[in-house]
Amino acid sequence: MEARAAVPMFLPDGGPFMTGSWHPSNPSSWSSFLSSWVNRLWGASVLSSFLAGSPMLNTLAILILGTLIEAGRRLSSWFFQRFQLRLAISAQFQQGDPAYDWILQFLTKQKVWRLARDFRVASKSSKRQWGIGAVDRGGQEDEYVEYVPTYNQPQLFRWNGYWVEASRTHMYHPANAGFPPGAVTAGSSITLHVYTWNMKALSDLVKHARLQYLQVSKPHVIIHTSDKPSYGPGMYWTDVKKKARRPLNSIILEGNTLEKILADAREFISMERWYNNAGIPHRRGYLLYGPPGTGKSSTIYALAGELGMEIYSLSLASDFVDDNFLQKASSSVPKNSIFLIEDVDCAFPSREDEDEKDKPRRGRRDEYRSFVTLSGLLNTLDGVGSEEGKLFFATTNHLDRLDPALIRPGRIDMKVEYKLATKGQASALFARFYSFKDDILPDSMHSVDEKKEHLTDGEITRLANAFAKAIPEHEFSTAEIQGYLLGFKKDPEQAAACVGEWVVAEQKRREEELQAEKEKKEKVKASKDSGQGVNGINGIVNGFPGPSASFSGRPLSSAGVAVSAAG
Ligand SMILES: Nc1ncnc2c1ncn2[C@@H]1O[C@H](COP(=O)(O)OP(=O)(O)OP(=O)(O)O)[C@@H](O)[C@H]1O
Repeated sequence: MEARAAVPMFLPDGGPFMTGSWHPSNPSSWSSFLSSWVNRLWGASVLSSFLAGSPMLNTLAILILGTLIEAGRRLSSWFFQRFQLRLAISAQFQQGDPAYDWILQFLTKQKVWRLARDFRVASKSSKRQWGIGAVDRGGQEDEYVEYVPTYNQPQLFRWNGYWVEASRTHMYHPANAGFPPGAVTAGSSITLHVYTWNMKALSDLVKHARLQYLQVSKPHVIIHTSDKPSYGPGMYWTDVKKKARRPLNSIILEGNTLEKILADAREFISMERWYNNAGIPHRRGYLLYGPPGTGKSSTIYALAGELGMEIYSLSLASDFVDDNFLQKASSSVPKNSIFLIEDVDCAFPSREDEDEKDKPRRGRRDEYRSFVTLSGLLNTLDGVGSEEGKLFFATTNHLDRLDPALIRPGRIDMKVEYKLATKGQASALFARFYSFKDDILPDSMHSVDEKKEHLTDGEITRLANAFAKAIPEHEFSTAEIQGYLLGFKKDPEQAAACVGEWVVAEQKRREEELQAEKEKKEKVKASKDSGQGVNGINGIVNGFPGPSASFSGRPLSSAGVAVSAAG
């Protein structure tokens, strides 16, 4: 059936519409329509009769109609914008700012995604996403993927009695600006229009979003890192991960070290006004130093969870981090957060680098392990960005490599030494390791052979003491001991029985390693003296056997892998 156009009411009199012969697909209908309007508007009957029936008129008619439609569209959009400006409060949230995450998560909680038609599918990982899990036929959420709405289309929803419109836009930077490959040059922003005159509605919404965000992220510690050079506004922290919050009592340190750091941080946070009145920058620096695997990073993650702070962690060894980047990234760390620099000694040349000073170099990376200079680091620590209630943490395995200027009070206010495990730590680690109940272990570990009756607390203490007796004081890191225990997850008795053998095997492996290292150095020295290249020597050195990989049939390598995974 053919559709006939309705007769517009605004026609002054008869004309082609009224005749019943008019049809939109008929070009002569349009020319008659136009000429009748020209007639009525300007009384130009001569022009009208000249144009009538002319092919030019058809083109002109379409042109004028198109222009009218476009003008109408622009006019209505102009009116809509005025209406929005008058009747709505607008707010923009830029990626890189914490408020952006609050709003993104708020939109997810509001189920605004129900209206979205555009999703980014991401596999679930420790990376933070504010998406929804796909639901399978049984009504269960898929554990592996998450659908993150892109909000590219404006979405209208109701919140607290207000109409709110949310849209997300991408901010691109000029592609030809000569940015290095992989550089972050774009970010997103979310714009909210709250249809009200009441400004309080917006602040209530933001406050609500923030509280909701804190609630949702409570069981986690959020860690922001920087893994790419960034040229977008506020886009220094390009990667976000969430880690399960670690209970403080899972960190086993000597004495009450952890409690001391926590009490100090709490006091600092509560004394903002005092700092301001005294004219002292409200910042506090902590340096945790000691051998690898003794719990420095774990301490910081546990503290962050306890204090409800997010961590902004930067590695000075990254090749895009220079003084300028460090300064900007540091000043974009929000208040009430932890700014962490791990392995801070990377900023300075090591002794080996110093020894190599006079040799010709291929490039700047050979000269220093970082592009950050001591003065750049000191400026950052003293600068505006380091104020405002932030905690600064630095870790190092080499205290002796740090310049005294870096660790003077005011920059580093508390230094904490971490040592290799004592017998007390070994025993506490053992007891904690085996105090978990069966029900939190996966079914696969409940096999008939492995299944043991629960040991009583007294028995665990007895085994823990026997275990600790075999561990020499200050010789193994907590991580190494944990790695060993991971080989006996369900077998505390065996763990206690075999530990002596493990200690002997480890000591032997270390001796061999030391010997290999010594021989390598001697060969390098000999080759230097005889003027030979180092390459030939490398071949020989690489031929040395690696660390002995097992003892008593239990692979040490599996323990090693487990250590890194356990963090
Ligand atoms: N004191 C400790 N208490 C409990 N677990 C520990 C302790 N020390 C190390 N671990 C465990 O060992 C692993 C590595 O620890 P962590 O990364 O905190 O050590 P680190 O001192 O920061 O090492 P690095 O100097 O190499 O960064 C983690 O899985 C952690 O659980």
